[in-house]
This record gives sequence, C-alpha cells and structure tokens, in this order.
Amino acid sequence: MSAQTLTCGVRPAPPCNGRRQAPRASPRAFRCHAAAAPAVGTSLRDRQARAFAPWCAQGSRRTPIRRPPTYSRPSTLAQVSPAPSSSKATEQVRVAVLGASGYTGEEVVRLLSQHPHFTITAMTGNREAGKEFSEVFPHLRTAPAVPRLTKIEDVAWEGVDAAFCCLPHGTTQEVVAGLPRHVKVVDLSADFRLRDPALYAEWYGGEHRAVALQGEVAYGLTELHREAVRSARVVANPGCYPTSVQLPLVPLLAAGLILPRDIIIDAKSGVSGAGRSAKVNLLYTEATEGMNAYGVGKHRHMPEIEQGLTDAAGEQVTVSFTPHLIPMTRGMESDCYVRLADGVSVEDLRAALETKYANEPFVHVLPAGIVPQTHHVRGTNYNHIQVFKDRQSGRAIVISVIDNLVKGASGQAIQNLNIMCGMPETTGLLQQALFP
Ligand SMILES: NC(=O)C1=CN([C@@H]2O[C@H](COP(=O)(O)OP(=O)(O)OC[C@H]3O[C@@H](n4cnc5c(N)ncnc54)[C@H](OP(=O)(O)O)[C@@H]3O)[C@@H](O)[C@H]2O)C=CC1
Ligand SMILES: CC(=O)N[C@@H](CCC(=O)OP(=O)(O)O)C(=O)O
Repeated sequence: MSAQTLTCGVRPAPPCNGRRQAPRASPRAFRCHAAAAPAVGTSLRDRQARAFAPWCAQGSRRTPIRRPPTYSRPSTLAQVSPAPSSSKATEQVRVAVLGASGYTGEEVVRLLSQHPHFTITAMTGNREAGKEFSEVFPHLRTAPAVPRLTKIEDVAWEGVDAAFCCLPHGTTQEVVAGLPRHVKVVDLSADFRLRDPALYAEWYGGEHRAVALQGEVAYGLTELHREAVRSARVVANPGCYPTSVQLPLVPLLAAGLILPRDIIIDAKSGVSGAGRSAKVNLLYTEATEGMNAYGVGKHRHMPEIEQGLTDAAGEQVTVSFTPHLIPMTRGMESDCYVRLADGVSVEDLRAALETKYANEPFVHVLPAGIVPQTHHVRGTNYNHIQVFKDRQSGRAIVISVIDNLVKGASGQAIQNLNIMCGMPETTGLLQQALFP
C-alpha cells in the first residue's frame, strides 16, 4: 500500500522518539501515519490503517486537553514542575494507572514511556500512596515524568479518559463500577473475566459485587475478541495462563482439529506472576533453585480457560491444568497435550495456526521444529507457539510461551486500549526481546 497520510484535523502528538517533548508553540494539523485503507484489505497494515481512522475522526470531537505536568525530562521525577499555563493543548489520551506501585502497574508505565499517544495523568498506590513513582521504581527515573502516587479516591477523574486497573482481584469490581462513565477501563484483575456470576462466586470465594457491569464487559484476549474490544467501555484483560493456553487451543477447537476432551495443560510461571506483595513462598530462599506445582486441581484460572475453550468447541470442555512456580523472574510456558480429531495430523494443526495468525503482529507460530523459549519473548508482547507430534498416537503437544507481565498482562492491556481508542494496536508495543 502506498504511504499516503491522513490529515485528521487534530493537534499533533509528540514524535515517538522515546522521550515526551514539550508541547509545540502552535497547533498544526495532525498527520496520522496511517495509510488510507482500501475498501477491502486483509494485511496487518490495512487493518491498522482502518483501525486508526476512527480515532483520527474522533479527534475533532474530542475536547483538546492539556498535557500533565511537563514533558521536558527533569533530572529526577521529583523535580517535575507544572506545565506553564501557556502550553498548548495537545491531542492525547489521558490515562490513569490504578495500582501503579505493583508489578503490572509498573509494567504499564514502562511500556507507556514509548507510547506516543497515551499520557499518564494519574497513578495510584495503596501503601505507597504519597510517594514519587521514582522512589518506588528507581529504574524508571529516566522515563517521561509521571504524577505522584495518590490514593484512588484522590484521582481527579475529569482529567482522565482511560484507566488501567492493576489492582488485586476482589478489590477491583467496586472500584471499576464506581468510575465515571466517560472513562474507558482495562481491568487487569480477574474480577470481570467470568461471565457467569455463579462461577465467579464458586472460584473466587464470594458473590460478585458489580454483576450489572459484568454483563457489559468485553473479554480482552485481543486476537480472538478484537471486535468486542473495539466497542467496549470496559475490558477484562485475560489472566496470563489463560492467554498462553487459549491463543493456540481456541482456533484448533473451533476448527474441530482437536477433541474437546483429554486436554492436559502443564504450565510454568516466573515469580513476578504472583505480584510484588511479600509472601513466604516468594522469598528468594524459597523460590530459587527449585520448583513446585501449586493450585493443583483447583487453580482459579481453570474456569477462565474452560470458558474460552467451551465457547470455541461448542460443547463443555474440562481441562486438567497444573501450574508451577519456577525460579525465574518473568516468563510463562504452557505445554498443552491434546488429542487429534480423526484424520488430522500435527502438520494440519500447524497449518491451521499459521493461517489463523498469519497477519497477527504478536502471535507467531515458529518454523517447524523450533522450540519456543521464554527468553525469546522476555519483555515483549509476543506469543510464540509450536506444535509437536506426541509419541502416543493421535496426540500432539502444543507449546506456548509469553511474558506473563507483558502479553500476559500489561502489554495486552495496552494493545486493548489502543483498539478501544481506534489506534493501531501495536502502538508502543513493538519492543524486541531482551536476550540473552
Ligand atoms: N503479575 C502478573 O504476572 C499478572 C497479574 N495480573 C493481575 O493484575 C493485578 C495486579 O497484579 P500485580 O501488579 O502483579 O500485583 P501487585 O501486588 O504487584 O500490585 C498490586 C497493586 O494494587 C495496589 N493495592 C493493593 N491492595 C489495594 C487496595 N486494597 N486498594 C487499592 N490499591 C491496592 C498495590 O498498592 P501498594 O503496593 O502501594 O500497596 C499495588 O499498586 C492482579 O489482579 C493480578 O492478579 C494479571 C496477569 C498477570
Ligand atoms: C505465579 C503466580 O502466582 N501467578 C498467578 C497468576 C497471575 C495472573 O494472571 O493472575 P490473575 O488471574 O490474578 O490476573 C497465580 O497463579 O495466581
């Protein structure tokens, strides 16, 4: 496609050079770097161009906003001073990060430091409220300036267009239900993932306290629910294990290539999957140089996985799922043992997945024989998938790796908000892996 640009009639965002810059002195038309979409097109670029157009169109309706305090990088975040009153309004989506003092919140902030159109205007912590973000996470002191951590009740919501909710499950539902309706929400917790309130009560130990809202939430496994995400106000970001399992298995079940029974999932997670809170099993002495299964036969991600696989299969799917904690900081691998449908080969599974994800920027079916490694997706929003033949006839082994904090949480959350705001979903997310 030719590199046409669309002129959208809204103010410019700063160039995406990894540093936020001072607002320009005079407004000019914002030239969206999206090609004009043809009537029909299936390439990733075509789809991105179409996806970007609505955001541009909205731009003229959106109230221009002021940048939050300063974009000229101070030597420390604590030295941030308010923007001068003469600074020009700039078209940006103003974002709150609730739970910014936790691991997924931190990861949202880290990734947004490279995002040209999302500006963080509010950040919250609980125990850490009142601190500068750089006190809590000194490694981000050189990132673009961000506001001080506050309590949720102190957020000025009139200055927020969208929120990443990175709070523990169980504490989230009332917070999200209480947000003003103009705020788009991506909830990283488990509170809105299960459609059936009875199932939620069974697995999460209590009645859901925002059932009415639960009915209008889209499940944000982006590659499989993109259209629902596009029009949603609230998106439930999937769990990390459910992301790694559903991306390979849903297309195979939907196509009838594997059977909806005898699915065994053996999964491993890095320790950051458990968050930043102090727990004995997360002590270095307890987590290093060993591994252990946990939640055996009762992990709360089972109903979430089964919800997605059942939808795909059109009949009830019940899985055997055993997660393990392994001594690495981040990364997740799910090894899925599946039964082939009659007459189907392992090559058919690979071909189906290759076709399904051919134009997806973040899901990659590796060349035959290459073993996925968590190292190769570390710090990225990518999912690597491979399919192997099992020695047991009629079975296959599907391996899927992600970074639990990125595609398993904060990266996918940004991917979803990009779509909800009509931007190319890859915006700010094309980092390559940190390797070795
Ligand atoms: N870690 C992961 O790999 C993944 C996590 N998730 C989900 O994302 C959510 C966040 O996880 P994660 O970042 O790992 O968790 P952390 O424990 O690292 O962070 C939790 C955050 O929530 C704040 N918080 C805790 N309790 C309250 C409260 N009662 N009221 C207000 N704020 C509170 C904490 O503040 P403070 O520290 O200041 O007390 C902190 O900012 C969870 O629901 C988790 O299950 C989803 C996918 C993957
Ligand atoms: C290692 C570890 O403890 N991992 C977490 C999963 C993290 C995740 O995705 O959890 P949510 O459903 O809470 O969002 C666990 O097993 O509970």
